Amino acid sequence: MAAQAAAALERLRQAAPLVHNITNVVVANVTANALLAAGASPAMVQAAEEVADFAPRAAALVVNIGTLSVPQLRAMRLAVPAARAAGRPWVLDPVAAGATPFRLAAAREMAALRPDVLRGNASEILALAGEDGAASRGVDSAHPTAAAHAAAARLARSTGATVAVTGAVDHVTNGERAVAVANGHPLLTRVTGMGCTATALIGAFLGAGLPPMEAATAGLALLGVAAERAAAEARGPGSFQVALLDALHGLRAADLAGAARLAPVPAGG
Ligand SMILES: Nc1ncnc2c1ncn2[C@@H]1O[C@H](COP(=O)(O)OP(=O)(O)O)[C@@H](O)[C@H]1O
Ligand SMILES: Cc1ncsc1CCOP(=O)(O)O
Ligand SMILES: [Mg+2]
Repeated sequence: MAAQAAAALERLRQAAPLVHNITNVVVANVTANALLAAGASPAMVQAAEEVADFAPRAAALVVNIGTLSVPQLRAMRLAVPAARAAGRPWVLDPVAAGATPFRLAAAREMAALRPDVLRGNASEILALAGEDGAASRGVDSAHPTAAAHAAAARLARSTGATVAVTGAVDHVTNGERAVAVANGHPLLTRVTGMGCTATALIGAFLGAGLPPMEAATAGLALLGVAAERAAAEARGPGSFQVALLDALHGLRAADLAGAARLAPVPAGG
């Protein structure tokens, strides 16, 4: 499985896919830089007047509701069908889905538009799956990933998406099979936008032509292994953020093959 992730990284670097992002104002710069460092080409394009024209020109679309507004939701409603009509894959990040009724309704509406991959933390996946008491306080998870395994499998089956639940150990499932990604570092939780970065990297692998399970697994392995390398030389969150870009840039396919900790696990649910 690690060899598969390494081959995916080679493919990403060869393809250098153009990734269309409709994302939140907190992380736009962070995720654009991560995409560039990994070998993709980011474009943040979110005006309702142009997204339907732009989406087919990109290799993949990333939709992120982190700082959702009515105009941005309008743009998402135009971009997703345009990407799909052109055969472009897309990935959804339901940031803080359970925090307010507006977000939850928007996240559910987007999830029903059949994303290829849906990536969230455990609280977000639980909220989307309609689990009681799952509403989180904000963008950070209040649950361990294992608490959302069954919900992820159900969500995968009901939406047709590959669902990735991230946390200390990531869990990627299409409802029938599942893979655990045991890479990463706690410093990833001390810098904003790292979940959004995971989602954007998955978008890059989708844009490089990888199927959803492989794209999600490779994206999470790449971020996790790069984070381990960055943490080894960081003094705290600030230097970690800079070192992470360097690691995403410098990581070779062979490095990923040697360091990715991927294993099949029960799909659950
Ligand atoms: N405790 C942890 N140890 C190692 N890696 C982690 C930990 N928590 C999260 N990560 C990693 O951080 C990245 C972002 O995931 P997460 O924090 O769940 O997203 P979000 O920022 O959306 O809540 C993922 O690559 C995940 O594997
Ligand atoms: C802090 C914050 N507030 C709204 S969106 C956002 C960024 C969330 O990014 P991530 O989920 O990747 O930590
Ligand atoms: Mg998030």
